[in-house]
Amino acid sequence: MNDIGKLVKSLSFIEEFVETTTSLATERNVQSLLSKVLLSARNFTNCDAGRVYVLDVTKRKLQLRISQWDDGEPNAAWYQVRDFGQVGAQTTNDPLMFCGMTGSVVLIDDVYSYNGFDLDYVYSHDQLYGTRTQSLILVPLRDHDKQTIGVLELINAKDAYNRRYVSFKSLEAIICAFAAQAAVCINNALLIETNNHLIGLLNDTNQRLEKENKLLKERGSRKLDYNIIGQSDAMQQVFGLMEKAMDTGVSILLTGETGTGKEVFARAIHENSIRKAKQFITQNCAALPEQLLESELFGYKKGAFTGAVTEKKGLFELANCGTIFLDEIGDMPINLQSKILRVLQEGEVRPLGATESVKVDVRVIAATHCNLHSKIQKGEFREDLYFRLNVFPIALPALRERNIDVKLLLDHFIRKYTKQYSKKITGLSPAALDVLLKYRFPGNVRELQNAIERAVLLCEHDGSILVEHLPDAMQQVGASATMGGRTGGTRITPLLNDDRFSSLKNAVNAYEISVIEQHLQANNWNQTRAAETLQIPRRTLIDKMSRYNIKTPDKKSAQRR
Ligand SMILES: Nc1ncnc2c1ncn2[C@@H]1O[C@H](COP(=O)(O)OP(=O)(O)OP(=O)(O)O)[C@@H](O)[C@H]1O
Repeated sequence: MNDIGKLVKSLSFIEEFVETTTSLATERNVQSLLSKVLLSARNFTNCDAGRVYVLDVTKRKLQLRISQWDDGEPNAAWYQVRDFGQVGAQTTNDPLMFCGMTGSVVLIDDVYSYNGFDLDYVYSHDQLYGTRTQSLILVPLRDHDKQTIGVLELINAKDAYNRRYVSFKSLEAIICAFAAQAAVCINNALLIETNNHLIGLLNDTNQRLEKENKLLKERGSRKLDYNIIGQSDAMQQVFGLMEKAMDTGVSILLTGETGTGKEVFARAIHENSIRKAKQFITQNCAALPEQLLESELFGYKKGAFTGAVTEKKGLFELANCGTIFLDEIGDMPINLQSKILRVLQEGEVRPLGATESVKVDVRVIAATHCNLHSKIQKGEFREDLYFRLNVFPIALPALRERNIDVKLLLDHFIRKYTKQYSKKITGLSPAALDVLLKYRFPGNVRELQNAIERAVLLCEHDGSILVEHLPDAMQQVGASATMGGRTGGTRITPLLNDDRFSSLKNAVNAYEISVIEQHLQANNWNQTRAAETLQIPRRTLIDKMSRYNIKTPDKKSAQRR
C-alpha cells in the first residue's frame, strides 16, 4: 500500500471511529450499550471474542456484564465475581483484578505458554465451551475522574486480510483510545440506570407509604370495635398483637384455655380488617366426623359419593376474600391436615370428586386449647401445618391471670343481661362480689358469663345478686373461704340445713356433682374438655355422670355459627 493509500485508510478509520463513538453516546440502555461497545471494539481490532466487566455500585465487585464469541454469547456461569476488597492490587495474581485496581493494561500474546498471571478463568472457559484463547488484552474503563468503572477484554486479534493471529501490541493505542471514549458513555448510561433504579425505588416506597397512610387514616377514622372487654396489661398486649396482624392477611393461631375468647378475637380481627365486607365463616373441627368435615370444608361435585345429589361449595370457597375460623384445629383429623396445608401453601382447594382445583384467597385463623407440640410428638398433628398456621401466634390469657378484668366483665354482663331480660337490679351484693373475685374460673369468661346470666334470671326484681344466685361451684368457694378463714359461720348454716348435706357422704356427693356440673357447663357440655379441666379420664367422667344422673342438656354442640 502506498502513502496515499495509507492516508485514505487512516482517514476512513478515523471517520468510522468518530462515527462509532458518537453513536455510542446516544445509547441509554446499559446492556445494549455494552453490547455495541464490545462489537465495535471487536470490529476495529478483528477480534474473535471479547468481554466487558463492570464494577457494581459499591465499586468493589467486578461483574461480567457481556461476553461475545464469534459464534454467540456464552452464558456467564463460569465467571466468578471479583471482589476488590479481598486482596491488594499489587499482590493479586488475577489479571482482571490487577487491571481494574491499578488501571494498567494487561497484554498476553500467547496464553498457553504464558506463566505470569493466573489465567485459570481463561483455561476453564476454553474447556467448558470448547473455545481457544490465543491472546488477550485487558484495558481499564475509566470515567472522567480516572476512576475505574470496569474492564474491557478483547481476545484473539487477527489480521483483517489473512485472518492470522496478530499481536495486540500494535492495537494497544487504538484500543485504549476507544476504551476511554466508551467508558464515558458507559459511565453516563450507568448513572442513568442507577438513577432510574432509584426513581423506581422511590416510587415503590412512595406508593407503599401512600397505602400505609391511607390505611392509617382509615384506621384512625374507623372506630375499632372489638366488643371485647379487658384492660389488663395481658389483654392490652393481645390487642396490640391483633392490630399488627389485622390487615396483613397472615395466618393466625389463637391459643388459650376454653372460654378465653378465641372466637371473639377471631371475629374481631375479621371485622376490623380490610376483609370485613366478605364472609367470616367458622367451623369447629372437633364437631364433625372426618368425611363430613372434609365435604363441609372443601365442598363436593354432584355424584362425588352416594348422596351427593347436587354440587356443594365448601366453606373455603364461601369464605373467599374473607376469613375462615378453624376452631379446635388440634382435633382436625390427620388426613385432612394435608389438605388444609395445601390451601395455605397453594391457595387452592379441590372439592371432592373434582378434577381441577379452585383458587381461593382466604385468611385462616385457627384456634386450639390443646398443646399442639405434644400432639406433634404423638404424631397426631403435622409439624409443617403447625408452622404454617403459627405464622402469627396470639396466646389469650386465662381469666385468673387478669383479675382486674373480672370486675369489668361482671359489669359488662350484668348490664347485658339485665337489658336482655328487662330486669332491674341493684348489682352484686358484697358477698357475691367477694366470691366471684376469689373464684378461679376454670371455664374463663364463658363460665363468668353463664354465671351472671343465670344469676340475673334468679335474682329478685330491684334486688341484688346474692351468693345463692351463683352456681354451686362458686358458692363452695365462698363457703370454704368462710369456713377456713373467717369466724361467725353465717354462711355454713344454709348448708347444714340443706338435706343434701345431712351426712358427710351426701355432702361429698353433692359437692362432686356440683363440681362436675360446673366443669361441664364451663366447657359447653363437651365431655372430653370437661374431663381435661377436671383432670380425670373421660371414662371416669362418663361413669360419674351416669351414677349421679347428670344429663347433657339438649343442644350443646358447638357447630358453625
Ligand atoms: N374479653 C371478652 N369480652 C367479652 N366477652 C368475652 C370475652 N372473652 C370471651 N367472651 C365471651 O365468652 C364466651 C366464650 O368466648 P369464645 O367462644 O370466644 O371462647 P373460646 O376461647 O373460643 O372457647 P372454646 O375454646 O371453648 O371454643 C363468648 O360468649 C364470648 O362472648
